[in-house]
Amino acid sequence: MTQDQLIHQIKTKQSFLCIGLDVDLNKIPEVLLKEDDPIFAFNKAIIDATHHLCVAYKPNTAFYEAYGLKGWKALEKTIAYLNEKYPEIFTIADAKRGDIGNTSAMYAKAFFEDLAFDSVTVAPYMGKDSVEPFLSFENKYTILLALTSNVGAYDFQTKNVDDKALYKHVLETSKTWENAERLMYVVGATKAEFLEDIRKIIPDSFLLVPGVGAQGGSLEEVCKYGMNKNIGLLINSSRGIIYASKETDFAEAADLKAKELQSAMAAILDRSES
Ligand SMILES: O=c1ccn([C@@H]2O[C@H](COP(=O)(O)O)[C@@H](O)[C@H]2O)c(=O)[nH]1
Repeated sequence: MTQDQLIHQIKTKQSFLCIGLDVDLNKIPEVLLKEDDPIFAFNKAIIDATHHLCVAYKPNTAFYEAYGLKGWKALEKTIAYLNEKYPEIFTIADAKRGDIGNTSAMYAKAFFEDLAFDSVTVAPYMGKDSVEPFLSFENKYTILLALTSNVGAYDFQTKNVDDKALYKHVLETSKTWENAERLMYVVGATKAEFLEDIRKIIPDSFLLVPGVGAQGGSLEEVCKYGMNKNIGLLINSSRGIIYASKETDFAEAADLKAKELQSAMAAILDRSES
């Protein structure tokens, strides 16, 4: 997918919502546990109920890896279903990979070629040669962890190295890499006060912003400081949407929660245009 296609979708749907598919078998309706593949059955119902309100889905691979082969098969079926039925939707494998070059090349192949995701999250800690293999794929995006939503982000990411916060080094250095136009960045919604500074360094890049809803981040604050001329934001909510109900009405409840966020986004877009 190209960024222009993503931007077109955002404008058409008046939404920059990304729904996180973090499936925990202890949290899904009991009736689904009788299905051959409960994880896929849950995802399919959530996707069919919410696809008109969001522009991206983000399965976090941890929730699939935790169930071994069955989990990975459910992930394969989920991405295949999205690519076949809703090809306009941007897909993110939240896998937080990154290793020495030849290993990263295999991760890139797994997520971009085998599974055919549009993007994958990558940790920047091992530097340029660990990220480059991901960047070599045309029309695929590498979403680099810049400033994460968790409290542990203050352990390293905001600490100064040569008088500059480490996360700023990540932004400044990565934007000089070959194919940097294929980079997007993770910035937690809980770190909205950093967004003004972040936008000074990467004014045009898309940001994947997790942390609204369950983690307490504010949609309004993120948009105030993080939005750019192309909107430039993908705001993720996982638990707040997919676990809105544990009863048989779970998909309708997810649709309602997604609608709340999409309506708030449409109002923000409307305000920003006038
Ligand atoms: O900084 C980060 C990076 C990734 N995540 C992931 O996003 C979702 C958030 O889920 P919620 O249920 O909406 O809190 C989850 O997959 C995280 O692993 C993040 O939260 N923060």
